[in-house]
Amino acid sequence: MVQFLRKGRMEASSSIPRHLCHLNLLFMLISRAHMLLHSIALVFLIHYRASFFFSETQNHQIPTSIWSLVFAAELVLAFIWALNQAARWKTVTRKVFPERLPEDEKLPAIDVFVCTADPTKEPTVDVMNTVLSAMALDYPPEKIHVYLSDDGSSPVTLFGMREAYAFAMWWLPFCRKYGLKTRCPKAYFGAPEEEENGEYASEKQKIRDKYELFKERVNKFRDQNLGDPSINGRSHSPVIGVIRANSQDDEGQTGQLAMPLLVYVSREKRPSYPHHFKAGALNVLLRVSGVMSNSPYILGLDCDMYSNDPSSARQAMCFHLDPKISPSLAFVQFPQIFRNISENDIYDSKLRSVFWVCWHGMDGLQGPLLSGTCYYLKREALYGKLVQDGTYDPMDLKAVFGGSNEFIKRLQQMKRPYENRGTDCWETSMVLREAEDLASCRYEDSTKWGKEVGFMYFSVVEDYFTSFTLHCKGWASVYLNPPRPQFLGTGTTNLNDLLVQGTRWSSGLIEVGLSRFCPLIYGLSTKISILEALAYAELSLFPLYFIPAWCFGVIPQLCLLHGIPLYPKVLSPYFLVFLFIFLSSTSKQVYEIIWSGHSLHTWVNERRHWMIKSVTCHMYGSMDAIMKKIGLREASFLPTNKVDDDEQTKLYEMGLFDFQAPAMFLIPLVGIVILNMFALVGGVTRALLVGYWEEIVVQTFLSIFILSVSYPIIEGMFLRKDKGSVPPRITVFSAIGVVAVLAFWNIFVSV
Ligand SMILES: O=c1ccn([C@@H]2O[C@H](COP(=O)(O)OP(=O)(O)O[C@H]3O[C@H](CO)[C@@H](O)[C@H](O)[C@H]3O)[C@@H](O)[C@H]2O)c(=O)[nH]1
Ligand SMILES: [Mn+2]
Repeated sequence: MVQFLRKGRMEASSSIPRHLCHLNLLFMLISRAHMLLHSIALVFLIHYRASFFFSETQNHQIPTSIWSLVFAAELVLAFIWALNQAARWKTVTRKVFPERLPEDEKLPAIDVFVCTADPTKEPTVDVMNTVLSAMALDYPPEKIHVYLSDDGSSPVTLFGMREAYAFAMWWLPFCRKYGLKTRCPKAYFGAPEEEENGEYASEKQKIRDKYELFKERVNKFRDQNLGDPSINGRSHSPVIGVIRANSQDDEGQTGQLAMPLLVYVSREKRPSYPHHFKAGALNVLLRVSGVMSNSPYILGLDCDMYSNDPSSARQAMCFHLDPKISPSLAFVQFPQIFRNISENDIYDSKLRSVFWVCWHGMDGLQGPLLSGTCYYLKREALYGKLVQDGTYDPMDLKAVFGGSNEFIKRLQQMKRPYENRGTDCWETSMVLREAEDLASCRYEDSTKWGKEVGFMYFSVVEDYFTSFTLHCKGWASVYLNPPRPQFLGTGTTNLNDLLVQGTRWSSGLIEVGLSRFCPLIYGLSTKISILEALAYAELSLFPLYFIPAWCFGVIPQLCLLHGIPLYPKVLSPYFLVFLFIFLSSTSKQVYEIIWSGHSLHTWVNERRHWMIKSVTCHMYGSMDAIMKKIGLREASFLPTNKVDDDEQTKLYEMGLFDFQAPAMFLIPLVGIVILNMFALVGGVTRALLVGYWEEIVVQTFLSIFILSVSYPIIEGMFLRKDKGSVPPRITVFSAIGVVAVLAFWNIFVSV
């Protein structure tokens, strides 16, 4: 009878869905209506601009070159807007039912990849917190294998891992026993205390002491060894080690409970070999884990992205184990949510439009992008066609994957995903030696790693480009954004980090957009859907925003000073077109902000940072990509700083911009502000004297708008005296620059 019941339940559970997809109908209708109206308005605008060239009574007051420039800027903006609509065509949200998954024995194994690169920028204790949170996932521990890639090859990290493992032997049983939701120890012990007593409270205290001790030991070792000159992050041999219990004492703690496998991987690096940054590190992890645990699924995490909810693995499996979608499903992506962003988010670092709108929109097409972290990826998807087709000829496989027999053997077993790791096979020294070979520089010579298989090397935004190639091969992905953040990371909270990161992203993205892989062209001949390709194209081309941003920040203002009108007269029909375009884009943005549950304040931040980033990182990123293309520069990946700096944090919490950033970032920002001030004062004075208003209303408004959006910069220039204010020399330099531009402009207009 019992058996019968159980059988009945299992049959039922396989027929009821483990996930649901909800179409956001209202959002879709509003978006499509907006697309229609906005496009019609754009057609009128284009007509207005274009008719200038054909009109008999051409306004000779306006130089054709200036008109063309403004027109070009508007066209670029309209083009990117149009591409952007693809990700708003069909927006969905998803829900999962992990309780409907099969029993634990049937769950597939998971390899967790954590990457760290620089122990000075990435505090060891924080990296270990990420590792610990991953080890503590609510999943059968024998099916979790955590690999940490250490690109800095630092003994501090290795020491940290040993200590973390010892602490995990206390931490994991404690998490399981009390079913903790927050399994990142730093977050758990950092949360506000509630009144607790009894066994739980005393055990919590005991574990807290262990955690403090762990922290202390790691930090002490770090202080003693961090600056060690014998460690060279750029040149070192491979080091691979399986981390084990330090002592019998710790071993006793877990009793019969299994512990996840924990492996330290530091690949070989030599200055003469390109190491391809994070993508290179991930490919080494793919190979090393390939000969150790070879799990069919991979959880990718940045070293600062800890697991904030132990159920993410089960949630992801709701999709991966669905026979209907699984065969073509490459990965399940969760959003990147940041733990350290203040209420007013002055640097707009939460990436709202990406994680709250675009990814949901792409999910309605062929799926969201891989976002570098917080994803559950199917290993097979990265192994390309040969493995997918089940080619077992070792010679063919070696031509693609390199000469390791052990690795090839495991590839041939790929089609049997539920197989567990061979008992203790990863312990033999033979496997470790093989792994070191797989982690050596020359292993990838004349193989297809980074080109056809694994994470792609073509661009520094390896996540973007890798998922683009996956979608081109016909793979799909899904996006899951549940109410409780499954992962939490460190967002950028100062201007310098924000702009350095933004420059890297712009450079990597536009590099793809301007190459033969441009999604608009390359996408056509592959299996990617048209709308999905357009959404990818938008992401690879949006750095071109620097063109309209510079034009709108400079040209109308220079013209205003000289009384040259660039826009229609107030209340003329074409004026209404411009007014409509402004209102339509603004109200759509505001609608999306509210729809995604954010406050109106976000709008100001987003507008502000659109300008700030466009005139700095988008421009520098584009220049960087072009210089790389013509061979003047090499690719680079400066990891983002993750160390909390007290003084910076204080400014951030107070909502004040920190202008301690290189002059190359500050001068464009300050220069545009000064120019707009000049233009506003000069232009309005002139209008008062000459007595025309109607033609310059739009230009005057534009300057007022730019200046009000730039308020923090003005404040930093004139009203603040603290360390984070705009250095006076920057203001002086920028002013000199503006005067030079004005002088040049005078000559240009008078000839
Ligand atoms: O040579 C390198 C450089 C970086 N990393 C690691 O890559 C991760 C991401 O680097 P981070 O400095 O945090 O850059 P972000 O700009 O914050 O990262 C975003 O952008 C990257 C692409 O530029 C993606 O890979 C990331 O997942 C995404 O979070 C970190 O764990 C680093 O340790 C390496 O392993 N090797
Ligand atoms: Mn990061």
